[in-house]
Amino acid sequence: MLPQIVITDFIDDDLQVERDILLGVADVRALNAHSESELQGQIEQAAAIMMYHNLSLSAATIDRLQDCRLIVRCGVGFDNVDRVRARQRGIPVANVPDYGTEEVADSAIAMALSLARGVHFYNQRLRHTPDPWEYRVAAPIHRLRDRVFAVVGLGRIGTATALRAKACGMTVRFYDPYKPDGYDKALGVERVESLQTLLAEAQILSVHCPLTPETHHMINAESLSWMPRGGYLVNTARGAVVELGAVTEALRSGQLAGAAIDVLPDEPPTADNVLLAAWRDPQHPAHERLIINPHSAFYSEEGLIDMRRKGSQACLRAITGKPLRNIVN
Ligand SMILES: NC(=O)C1=CN([C@@H]2O[C@H](COP(=O)(O)OP(=O)(O)OC[C@H]3O[C@@H](n4cnc5c(N)ncnc54)[C@H](O)[C@@H]3O)[C@@H](O)[C@H]2O)C=CC1
Ligand SMILES: O=C(O)C(=O)CO
Repeated sequence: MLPQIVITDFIDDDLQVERDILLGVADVRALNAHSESELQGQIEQAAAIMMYHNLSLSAATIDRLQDCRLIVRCGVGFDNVDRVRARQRGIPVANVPDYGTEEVADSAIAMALSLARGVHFYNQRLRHTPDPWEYRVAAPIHRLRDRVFAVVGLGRIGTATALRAKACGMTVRFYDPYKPDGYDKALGVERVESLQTLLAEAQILSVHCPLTPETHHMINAESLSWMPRGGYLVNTARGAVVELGAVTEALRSGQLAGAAIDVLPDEPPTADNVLLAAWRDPQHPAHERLIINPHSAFYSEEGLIDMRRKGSQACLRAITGKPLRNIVN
């Protein structure tokens, strides 16, 4: 019997990419589950698991695995896997860190430019206001050159976004306590030593750190108050890095002139999501100043194929006893 590779979520089309790599060596099963409870009875015999961002693998689910040699998070962020439990159970967890860096950076800069140039705002006004042919209706628009573009987390995506912001003539500063010295010099960006210093001059803030206990709600009412009034927030990292109530309030008060949010703390969001409520309500000041995307910053057809191919290759290495890569636990 061939070892089983179970794909828990996300892939709902043909399994061509996976089968091309695993044909003859593994029995590939796609569950396309929408909740963790649907995995019960389906994953126990898996020799390797491929998972995306739509589900979490909690300790209870990991405890069901009887002979699993690898869990691959097909994607960068591995905050939805209980890595500690996996380590206790002796199951390595790997991610796929390099399938969509450019896509996320392109999305972040597209969102930043859409906010800062009023593209989204004007489009909304034109659609909904009877006599909207007026360019000075948004928050004042400023020349991008020499604006301060602030990056939290200068990793792969933060770096790619910083380079794009520099190409627009912006001054890029970053806060990343784990980045070794010297990197900033090579990139031509300025390091600052605290989040508060970064935000004190940030006209556009772009978040690119992972979700960890340290970064959970790092962008909150207090940290938003450190920014100059009328700034913009872009979050393509993880929803829970940002406190949504604080963003909604900052948009209402004008502390933020706009926000673009690709990721929410609960995905898909529940009906009572405070930011979605503001975004839907034409009377709310945030209505025209808010861009919300459905966790799509990573998406391109090419990136998806890379992600699936690299995830499948990681499983192949696990079941054929080759050295594993990109282990995160
Ligand atoms: N919206 C989307 O579709 C996607 C979102 N992501 C998110 O983007 C995040 C970043 O991805 P990469 O750049 O590839 O990861 P990376 O690991 O290359 O970079 C993350 C950077 O954040 C820094 N960091 C860690 N803790 C920090 C803290 N407390 N304060 C400031 N910086 C901190 C790290 O030192 C590192 O340089 C992922 O963790 C993931 O959550 C990634 C891919 C797609
Ligand atoms: O790669 C990631 O971390 C994503 O958010 C997309 O799955």
